[in-house]
Amino acid sequence: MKVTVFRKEHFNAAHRLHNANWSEEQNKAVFGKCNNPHFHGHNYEMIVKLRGEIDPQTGYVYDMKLLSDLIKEHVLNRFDHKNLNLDTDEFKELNPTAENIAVVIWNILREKIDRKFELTIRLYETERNFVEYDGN
Ligand SMILES: Nc1nc2c(c(=O)[nH]1)N=C([C@H](O)[C@H](O)COP(=O)(O)OP(=O)(O)OP(=O)(O)O)CN2
Ligand SMILES: [Zn+2]
Repeated sequence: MKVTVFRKEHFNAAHRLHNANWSEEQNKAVFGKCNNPHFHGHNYEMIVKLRGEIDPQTGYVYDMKLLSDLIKEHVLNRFDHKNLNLDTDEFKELNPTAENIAVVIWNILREKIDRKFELTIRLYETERNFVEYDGN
């Protein structure tokens, strides 16, 4: 019997959507206001979803405190209150779209969480725009 647990976290970050291989005109045409050279910010909401068996000893699928600590140490400390383009190694070359941020976060957490748990990251960039990545 598998049960899914969710941990919701948030971080604030600035970014600029830009493709260095394109002209300024093409960047403006594709990314519009998100290509603002002076960057802009989002209050990202992130839901980390883990699916697995309930441990009969603890009654937990996964200790939420442990999950929260992992997210804080490896994701929030890295991205919260950062300019994703300028302050992080992950997005120096990679466009910090919601899709790419979700994949980066999934890869970071996948290394820290036992493979017996299925991992999904849902990332809200705005209240209305959100993406999900489960490694497939
Ligand atoms: N597929 C994607 N499309 C867009 C992304 C993205 O990451 N993936 N990102 C953006 C921009 O970052 C932009 O800042 C999003 O903001 P905005 O368009 O203002 O979003 P809202 O939900 O607030 O917009 P409303 O239309 O006013 O609801 C753009 N596209
Ligand atoms: Zn944006």
